[in-house]
Amino acid sequence: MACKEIDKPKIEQAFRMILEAIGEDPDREGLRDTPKRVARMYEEIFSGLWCEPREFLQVSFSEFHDELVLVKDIPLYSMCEHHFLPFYGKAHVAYIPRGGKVIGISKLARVAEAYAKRPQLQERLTSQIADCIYETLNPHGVGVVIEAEHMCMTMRGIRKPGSITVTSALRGLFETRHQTREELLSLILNKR
Ligand SMILES: Nc1nc2c(ncn2[C@@H]2O[C@H](COP(=O)(O)OP(=O)(O)OP(=O)(O)O)[C@@H](O)[C@H]2O)c(=O)[nH]1
Ligand SMILES: [Zn+2]
Repeated sequence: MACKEIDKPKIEQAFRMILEAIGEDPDREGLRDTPKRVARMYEEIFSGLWCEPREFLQVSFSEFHDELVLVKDIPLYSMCEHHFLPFYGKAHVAYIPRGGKVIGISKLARVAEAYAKRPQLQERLTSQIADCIYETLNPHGVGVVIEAEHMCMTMRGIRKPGSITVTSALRGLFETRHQTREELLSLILNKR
């Protein structure tokens, strides 16, 4: 997929200034290459800004299956846009195909990852994944649940390690049909 480049020299310059501002010596041996490393890391963890997740859903297979498909426990890492600290956990992504077409299951995880690799809010991440799948595939329904721990709530601030934030975004039958929503939630909660 074509991704534009992020401005790594600018990140290097800015990170050097941050090191100076916290009272560090950016030229000491251990830090000399750190601005470059940070720039490469940001390129990786914010690569979703330069991608169009809808492109992952362009290829489908002919298969009649108008029942729930759930990919659960997808590991997820994102960055809180307020503090630029990670939040991480699991995403559960479900849809109900329509019209005899199914999508490759890895593509559901790819969509989740593309939106996660941006400065995010957990609520927005959850609904962006749901809307992308709902609008692109036109399925009977989409359900996305994310459980995550926010480092801005664990290593700083209120400091509550272990607290998990759960968000959901339900579209179509998952939103309107009680039984379908219950089926999704029981499959997510079923720990095998
Ligand atoms: N709704 C939502 N809030 C988030 C998310 N990530 C971080 N936050 C919250 O964003 C808020 C930012 O609040 P501010 O008062 O502006 O910042 P702060 O003084 O650093 O807040 P504290 O974390 O309470 O110390 C905090 O309450 C965070 O917990 C998220 O994904 N969704
Ligand atoms: Zn935060």
